[in-house]
Amino acid sequence: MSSSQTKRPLSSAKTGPISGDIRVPGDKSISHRSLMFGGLAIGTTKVTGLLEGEDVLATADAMRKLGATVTRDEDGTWHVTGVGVGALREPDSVIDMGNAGTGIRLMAGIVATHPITTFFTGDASLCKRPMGRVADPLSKFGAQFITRDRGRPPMAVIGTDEAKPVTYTLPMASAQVKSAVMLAGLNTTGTTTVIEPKPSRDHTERMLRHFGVDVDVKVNDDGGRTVSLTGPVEMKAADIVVPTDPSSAAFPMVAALINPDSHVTIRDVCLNPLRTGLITTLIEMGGDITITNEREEAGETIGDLVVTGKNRLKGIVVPAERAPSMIDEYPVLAVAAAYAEGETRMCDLEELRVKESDRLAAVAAGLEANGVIHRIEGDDLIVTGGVVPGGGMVETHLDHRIAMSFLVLGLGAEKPVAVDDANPIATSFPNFEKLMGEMGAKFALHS
Ligand SMILES: O=C(O)C1=C[C@@H](OP(=O)(O)O)[C@@H](O)[C@H](O)C1
Ligand SMILES: C=C(OP(=O)(O)O)C(=O)O
Repeated sequence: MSSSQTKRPLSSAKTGPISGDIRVPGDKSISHRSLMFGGLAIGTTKVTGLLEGEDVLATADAMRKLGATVTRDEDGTWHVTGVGVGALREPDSVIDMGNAGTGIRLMAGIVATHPITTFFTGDASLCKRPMGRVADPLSKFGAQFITRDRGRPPMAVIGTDEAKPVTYTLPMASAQVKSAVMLAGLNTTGTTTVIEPKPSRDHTERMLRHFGVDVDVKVNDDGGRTVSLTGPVEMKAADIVVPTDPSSAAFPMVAALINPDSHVTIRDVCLNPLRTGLITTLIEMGGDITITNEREEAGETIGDLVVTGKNRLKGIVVPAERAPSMIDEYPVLAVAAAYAEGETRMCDLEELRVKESDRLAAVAAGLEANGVIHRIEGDDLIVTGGVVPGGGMVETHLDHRIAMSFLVLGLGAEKPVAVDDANPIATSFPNFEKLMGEMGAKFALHS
């Protein structure tokens, strides 16, 4: 996202049933990693189904600046020719990671154990996000970090060529921090270990194996995991077919569930068990969701989702331990809860405060503006469902998920719902308006 871009207000209005057979864009987590790992491997990696959103394009540029060759064919196939672990070159200009937390934090891990200095910056949202969570463990390898404003980007990473292996227990459930440490371990002599008390998405572990790295994963007695690898490693190019993104599928899924008589099929969705918390939750709420055509590709489970609006949703308690498997889906779950019968309690959402916006505050403000009864108790969000009055304007704070969630809220509301800026949607779901519009969603530019 360019922070200087003019805002684009957009509104959505009650649509009635939506229907379609669609593919949402490629998974963002897998797309970032395919470019990063392709750039570290020996040989050329072919990537199909890459998410061509701004976050991932920023990673493509970053890998080019570090020496990888990254190209795109006219048919949308990407090719990444890597330089090999340990052989990244020092970039000759600042790397702008835009809006992408995953991009900057994983890249920090990669460059931390190369003997180069890298300068990162980002948009106004990224420059408010905490980098201490990666700088702390990466400093233990011997890298040095200089950040502005108490650990926020811009950030300089002075990498080390004498990295010492690290054993690190994550203080929060975060796949980004886990991944940053594992990626620093790739060019470190010895065994790097991450202990995660609550399992978070494991695309790094799965994809590293796909590139020939021996990654050891143990399930601990408390349900957490211990992940380790021994470096320095050599990675071999390996083609990637990117499944579609469950975090993007969440929007048409909820739109179908809140509009009776809707019928939507969403194809080739990544169904990694550490990403399916929202599907589990919506089914518990009574949502009619069927998984078909389940299969394995490049180390990931993929399937099609068939969603209808035939059942009215019911409020439930969403347990804290489910949060890592649906961390980006809470804003749109709050929208589903606004239409459900009774109260939905979403527990322990502290991590939402450090996303592209403070999502707990942004969701509460959006619900407030549209007459939805809700309250925050500690880090829990409680929403009481019913008829949604709508009619409010929602501030998106450069946060794509806030923009898309509240546009979905408007699809069933009594009065249109407006968001002050639809531009951030391009970071993760560039064809959101077109795809949803083709299924019957009503969007209009808002003056
Ligand atoms: O590793 C990843 O690809 C991601 C991890 C999550 O962040 P945290 O690690 O901060 O939970 C998630 O919110 C983000 O969208 C993608
Ligand atoms: C939190 C998100 O992404 P990131 O941390 O990569 O900016 C997201 O996409 O919801």
